[in-house]
Amino acid sequence: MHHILTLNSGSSSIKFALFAVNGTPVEKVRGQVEGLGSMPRLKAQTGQSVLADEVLDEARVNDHASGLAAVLGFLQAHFAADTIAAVGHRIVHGGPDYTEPVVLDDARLAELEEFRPLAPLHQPHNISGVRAAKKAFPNAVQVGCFDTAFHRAHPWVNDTYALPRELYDQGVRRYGFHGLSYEYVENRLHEVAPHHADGRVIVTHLGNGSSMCAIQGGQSVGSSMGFTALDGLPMGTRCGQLDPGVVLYMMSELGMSAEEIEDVLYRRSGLKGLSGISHDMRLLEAAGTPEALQAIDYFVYRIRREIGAMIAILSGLDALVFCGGIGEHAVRIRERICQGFDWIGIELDETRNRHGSTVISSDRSRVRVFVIPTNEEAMIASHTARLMAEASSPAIG
Ligand SMILES: Nc1ncnc2c1ncn2[C@@H]1O[C@H](COP(=O)(O)OP(=O)(O)O)[C@@H](O)[C@H]1O
Ligand SMILES: CC(=O)OP(=O)(O)O
Ligand SMILES: [Mg+2]
Repeated sequence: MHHILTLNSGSSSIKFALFAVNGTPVEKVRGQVEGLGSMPRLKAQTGQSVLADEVLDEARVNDHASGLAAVLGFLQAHFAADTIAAVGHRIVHGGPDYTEPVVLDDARLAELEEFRPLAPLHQPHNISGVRAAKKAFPNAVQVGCFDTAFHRAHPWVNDTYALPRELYDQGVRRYGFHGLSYEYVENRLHEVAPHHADGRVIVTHLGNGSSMCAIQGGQSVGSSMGFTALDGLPMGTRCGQLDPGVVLYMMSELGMSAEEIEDVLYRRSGLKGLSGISHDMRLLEAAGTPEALQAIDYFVYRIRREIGAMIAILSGLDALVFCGGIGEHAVRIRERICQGFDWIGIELDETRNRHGSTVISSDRSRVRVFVIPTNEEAMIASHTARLMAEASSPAIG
């Protein structure tokens, strides 16, 4: 039996999963290293049974590289390396040209490495994940699946900034991210509510990184993230939409270096910056301090603002979908986001919302509201399996 391993280095965790492939990939094991930088923990499960749940030594596992080594060590101890035929990687930035998954060779890796400055919380870890997986599983094919690919066919007005043309030509464009998550959720929506999936859909991915996507006919037509994964909604530690004048002011008046500004915008802003407590929504909801409440107020406010903008892009709305750690679990946040949208036809059902049912709107609600747990790993495995099948089938014609 062949397996596909998937690796997904997010900003706050490394998620992995192992799929058996015999046609459609079937998930066998999933796990993650979380708490990188504070209490690192490795968890793995197969179905409902726990395979591993261990607190890792903070002195040994303190960054993405050592977190990844812990993941690979766990996998090598439990699964024979030669059964892993392919490793599918989430690569956050694919720039303008990577519009679909590809087999990663050295030339492509070098090209993708150039996008490091455009995704400093992700791209370096994605690339070193590929290098580490190559070493651990030298006979496996390495496949890259891009967060940006889902948005590449979006309309030009969503692709550009109003900057001089030459900057667009040099690649300064709006790319949009979380594409693997949007693709998965859109596919699931087709299964649970095909009629709505064909209509005007907004998907809100609210995790440690948060973004939104307007989808029509299965195609991304608007997204909140831009050139980098900083733009749009406020996030765990990222600022979201910002007047570029603030960056100029930091440079010229506050004398901050590019590194210092990067640190503020990517690591010290968002929920963490506003609350002064944490990037973690659970801790903010529990803390209830005035600053934590304001951080949550700002988060909800910006999401509601973006929903308004996307309704305008779509000329209406048929389905609103929540996903990501916050979108899937934070009952009160979902309720607050939906409040006051009765004019567009959104009415939540309190009981359904509290239970996190798939449909959380009332039967009267004109817009259907869904909670669909995202699964970037399943999307990566499916792309990887397809690429492997294409590679092994004889060319036609
Ligand atoms: N029950 C919950 N209530 C509120 N927030 C939650 C809950 N469970 C998880 N979260 C939040 O989800 C976020 C992490 O989302 P996730 O999608 O797992 O992150 P990542 O972007 O690293 O993949 C954190 O802010 C966490 O607090
Ligand atoms: C693109 C992005 O923000 O990803 P994540 O949510 O995994 O940090
Ligand atoms: Mg994520």
